[in-house]
Amino acid sequence: MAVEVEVFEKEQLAVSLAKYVADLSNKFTRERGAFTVCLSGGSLINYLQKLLEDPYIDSIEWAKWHVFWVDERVVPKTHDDSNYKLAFDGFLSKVPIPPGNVYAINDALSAEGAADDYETCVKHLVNSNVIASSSASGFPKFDLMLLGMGPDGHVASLFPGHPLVHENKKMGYLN
Ligand SMILES: O=C(O)[C@H](O)[C@@H](O)[C@H](O)[C@H](O)COP(=O)(O)O
Repeated sequence: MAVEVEVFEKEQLAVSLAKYVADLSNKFTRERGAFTVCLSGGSLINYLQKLLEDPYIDSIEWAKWHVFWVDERVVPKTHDDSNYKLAFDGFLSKVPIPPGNVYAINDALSAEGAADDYETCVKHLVNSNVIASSSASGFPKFDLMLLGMGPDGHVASLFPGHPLVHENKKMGYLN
């Protein structure tokens, strides 16, 4: 599989990312009637700010967006460590995505309970075709996953060398 890598300066990254996300949003809302996006934490939300400006803010079909998290900390949604709070304060509260299309973890559950609950939610959305899935594995195929990488090479909460890197059955897990 050919992989394309582009390198940007910070400001240019925000501009290019906004166009890339808007183009994908148009494509998937037209083709599937939904656009499924996974967010991470870290600096990502800052880089999404251009989507809140012209020409994107009024042209994107926000009502068709469905938002998920690749990783989340088991803290209340109001906690400063919450990736949901980070995204809500900096982005989601400023765009008209229906609240029912924003799939935060259930912070009333234990860590295990929240991971299982998230997996059940994702499976339900795969079964109802909101999330596309791989015909080979049945696994969800999100339209866009926006990931950051930490200095140690971790992506989401998957750390290099950790056994969870090899997990290939569960969709929601604890770390
Ligand atoms: O919850 C988190 O901390 C993130 O999901 C994490 O995986 C992040 O994306 C990377 O650490 C990169 O962070 P920066 O974008 O801040 O470099």
